[in-house]
Amino acid sequence: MFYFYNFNQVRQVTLGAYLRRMGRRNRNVNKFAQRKRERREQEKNPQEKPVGDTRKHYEEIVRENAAFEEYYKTQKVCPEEEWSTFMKTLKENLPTAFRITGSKCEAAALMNIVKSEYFSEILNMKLQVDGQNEEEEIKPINLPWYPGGLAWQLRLSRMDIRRSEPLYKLHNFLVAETAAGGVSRQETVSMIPPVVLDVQPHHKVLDMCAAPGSKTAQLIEFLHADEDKTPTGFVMANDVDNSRCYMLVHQAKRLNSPCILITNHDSAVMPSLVINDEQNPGSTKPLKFDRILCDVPCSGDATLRKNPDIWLKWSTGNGNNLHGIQYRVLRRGCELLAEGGRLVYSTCSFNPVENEAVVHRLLQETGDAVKLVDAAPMLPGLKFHKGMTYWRPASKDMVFYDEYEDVPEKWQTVVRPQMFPPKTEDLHKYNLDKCIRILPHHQDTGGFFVAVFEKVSSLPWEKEEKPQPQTEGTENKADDKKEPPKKKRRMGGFREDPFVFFSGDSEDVFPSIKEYYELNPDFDSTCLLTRCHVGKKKNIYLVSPVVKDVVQRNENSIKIINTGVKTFVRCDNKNMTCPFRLSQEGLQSVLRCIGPKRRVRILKQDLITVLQNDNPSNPPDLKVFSEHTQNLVKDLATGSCVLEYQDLESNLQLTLVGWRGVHSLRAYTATPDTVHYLRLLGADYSKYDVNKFKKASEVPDTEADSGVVTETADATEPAEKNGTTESEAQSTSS
Ligand SMILES: C[S@@+](CC[C@H](N)C(=O)[O-])C[C@H]1O[C@@H](n2cnc3c(N)ncnc32)[C@H](O)[C@@H]1O
Repeated sequence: MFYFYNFNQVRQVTLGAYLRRMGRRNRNVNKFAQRKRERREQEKNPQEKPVGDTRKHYEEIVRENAAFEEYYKTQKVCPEEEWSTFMKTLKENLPTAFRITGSKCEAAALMNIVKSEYFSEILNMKLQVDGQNEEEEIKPINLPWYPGGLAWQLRLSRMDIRRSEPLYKLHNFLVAETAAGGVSRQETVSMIPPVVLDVQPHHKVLDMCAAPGSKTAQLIEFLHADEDKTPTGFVMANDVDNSRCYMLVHQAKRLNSPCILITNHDSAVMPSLVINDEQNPGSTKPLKFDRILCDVPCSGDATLRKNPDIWLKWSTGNGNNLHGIQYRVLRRGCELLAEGGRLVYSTCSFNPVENEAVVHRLLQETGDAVKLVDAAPMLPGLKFHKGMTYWRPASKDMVFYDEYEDVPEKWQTVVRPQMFPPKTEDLHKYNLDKCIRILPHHQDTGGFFVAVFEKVSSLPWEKEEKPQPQTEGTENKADDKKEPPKKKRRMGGFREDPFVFFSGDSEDVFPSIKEYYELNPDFDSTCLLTRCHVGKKKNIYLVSPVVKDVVQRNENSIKIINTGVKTFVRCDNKNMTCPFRLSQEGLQSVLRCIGPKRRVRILKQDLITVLQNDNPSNPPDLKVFSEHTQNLVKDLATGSCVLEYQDLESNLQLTLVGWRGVHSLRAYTATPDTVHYLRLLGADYSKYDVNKFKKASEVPDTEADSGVVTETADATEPAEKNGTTESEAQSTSS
């Protein structure tokens, strides 16, 4: 699922990054080809909003479709007495929803700011309801079922934002904090699947259809629930679409996790992977996941509020055509799931053929090995309908069928036997009512379907497979034991740069890094990697031990697009004895291993001073800092350092990459992060904050909006004097 502005943000940034990788940045883009690409993309993912000019026509779309109404009335997707409310809500614009992310102390501080600075100004404000004369309050609603009370929804559409300055301020806050990773804008119902997946820090998690990655972001946040430790689990985020995988790279980059891998496969035929077998040192075992999210491609008709163009093209054919791939992805998910593991299947479609029919087919094929779980207790306060137990598949000509036998021959390849509901006498076997159906009028959201599965035992066809113990060097042969060795596949159209791990502490550049930052002896240098075999190492990335294991053992069988968080960046500065500076992205992951020599415990006012300096070639002179900070910095050798700040009263802790110059001290943060920290410190950040309300009222809507987003999200660290910047994309394709 995607959200209105953020989708465009992710897309634009990703396109920029893509072009950079292709070495074509700033050259003329073929607009015709670009539009064609976008149209193709839109056809593949109808639930997404197209970019560009098409958006402004949305207000003009007639939000009616007789076939849609007839189909869902026949299916009885909602009780008759709710039908008119259901239809009325479907025609209204979607409210805004967001959640606060980041470390616990930062999230608490940000939550206070949201309530005191932004919500207080709009609390008594009333806005005209779309297309009606009534006015309604914009009441921010805290979503009762979201863990930690971190998610909010408010009746505020895109058009509303331009109507008043406080609303625009809130919008700007959301955009800026999204870029800094402090906030994630995401449609309310789209937040549900990761919540019911119940991810713990030790879980191996697979997100099968992950792009653009709003749910992946949640999975990573849940994985990092214990901030004091690096999770022993990881998230593998996969998507079949290569260009959409870079949206995932962008998401992962925002969250700075060393525990994520991005892969590019058709998840219906996701390869079997192996992992180190801790019980059997030196051996591998099949990689089975503890948690799997199966947020499959769907017709997207439950996103009509956000994507009104679906009114124009809705047909029963869409759901019928998707049933097959949805089932195959789910079935492969169940195969990759560990016994006792949990899988969530979700769609943003109302259609039982894409929902309960897929669930029923899976349950039928897997017998007692897989069962549905009642996830309602994990969602206190959420209104929903139970899963349907009866529905009538239909052909494109809107003829409905009770049994497959009734389907005329010409439709038999489209309306398949597996799409039909269970017989009444078999209903008790499946518990389809444990599925969750959220309709738009339940709590003023989009619609959604969620089914939670638990794998009780191995699948019937898995029982027949005899697991073979594998030893080092025989990895990845599980699926092709009888076949001769295969040629190394060139997977997809792109070849990623390699993932080259450090061989150990003796790796050429490591001793100087270890000495300079006083890395403690248990820091595992073999978890560091670069993306080149030869030449000077430029950026050094860090992954967790389990991610290293997965990459090293499976690199030849899966196409890994990206992994690792940028931790050290080459900086051949003559004033620094080590050729690598720290990177803000990887700081949290490496912080606990850095010794006291390169740490500066800075006072609040001094931190504000470094953050308010927006001219990297003229950093604040040491003389402007407090005596306390001057004393701390006096004996600190020039170069990269950690700036630490702690407010004991509010328990706010901030850690930034800094640079001690010969006569100066500065922060080394990207603009969105700078604004984020100044905001948390209650300091003035106006020099980074253009009054876009005034600006926007002078320019057309689409321009103003995309301008805000692209600018903020694309912001990069200022150039260092030696020319190194933080902005280079990690992953390159050729
Ligand atoms: C509903 S979207 C996923 C939204 C995503 N989970 C999120 O929350 O941002 C479906 C995604 O599935 C991808 N997809 C379609 N067919 C696939 C397949 N066979 N294997 C893997 N991904 C697939 C599409 O490219 C699309 O990005």
